Amino acid sequence: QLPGSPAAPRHSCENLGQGSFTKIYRGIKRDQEDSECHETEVLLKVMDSSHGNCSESFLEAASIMSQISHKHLVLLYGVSIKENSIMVQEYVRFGALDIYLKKNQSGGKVTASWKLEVSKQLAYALNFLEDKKIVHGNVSAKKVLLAREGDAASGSPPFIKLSDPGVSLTMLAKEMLIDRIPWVAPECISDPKNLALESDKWSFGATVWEIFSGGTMPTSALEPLLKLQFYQNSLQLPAPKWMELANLITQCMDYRPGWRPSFRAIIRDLNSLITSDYELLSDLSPSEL
Ligand SMILES: Nc1cnc(-c2cc(N)nc3[nH]ccc23)cn1
Repeated sequence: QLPGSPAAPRHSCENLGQGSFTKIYRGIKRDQEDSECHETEVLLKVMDSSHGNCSESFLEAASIMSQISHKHLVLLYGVSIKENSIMVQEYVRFGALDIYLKKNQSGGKVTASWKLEVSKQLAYALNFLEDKKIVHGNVSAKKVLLAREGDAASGSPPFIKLSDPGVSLTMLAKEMLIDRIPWVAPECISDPKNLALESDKWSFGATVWEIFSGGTMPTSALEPLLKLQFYQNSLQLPAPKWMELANLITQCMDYRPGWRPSFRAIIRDLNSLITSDYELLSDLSPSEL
């Protein structure tokens, strides 16, 4: 039984879809604090029982996440290890960033400064993990959760939380690793045991590229063999027009792990990027200015 979970759990979970090895539900956690009953919205990640051996890795990730807390890391309430492994984490209202970006490409909500703020917050979360020598291993916009949309008009910034990495990539079959190109670092494709802090920097670069390109990765449509050739030929993602941003992404996505910048340096570079949201005006015709 999860601490604070109802003695006789009533099935009030809404199915939200699934991850690689999990089914995801939205639920309610009820706490009996002395007299009043307190309800919290939670997300339940239920490990498919068929992947028994991965549940160890699933719980390993959960235990690491439960030992640390940071405002830009998703909060873990607990795990249940009965018939299925279940992870209970805070419910983050607007969900995964890749889907949010695809839905909000146009409409002026997602400006350059909005994207820059989200990138900075992701860098803060990863800098916190780097300082603790904790490797995430699965950084992508799919794992960035949006807690607040922010509002350009009132100047309130968005707020993100980095989700748990899920089953470690060292447990994945080769084709699943290839499917994660270009988020997974090249050294992890040749040998997943190369997964290290530097790998998160590569994935961060790919995620920033994804954030600034509206959530679509050009390699996603490629067959696995062509994805693999992207790395074999040491290719880079097409540079965004914003040169300073392109330089940062290229530095993160260096094929030599040791050459990638620390997250402290990445944060410094992000803070030196100046954006005016007037690029929206450049899309307008002169008559609309
Ligand atoms: N820790 C988390 C993770 N995902 C959500 C979430 C939010 C939402 N609006 N739609 C979703 N659809 C699937 C998941 C999800 C919430 N909290």
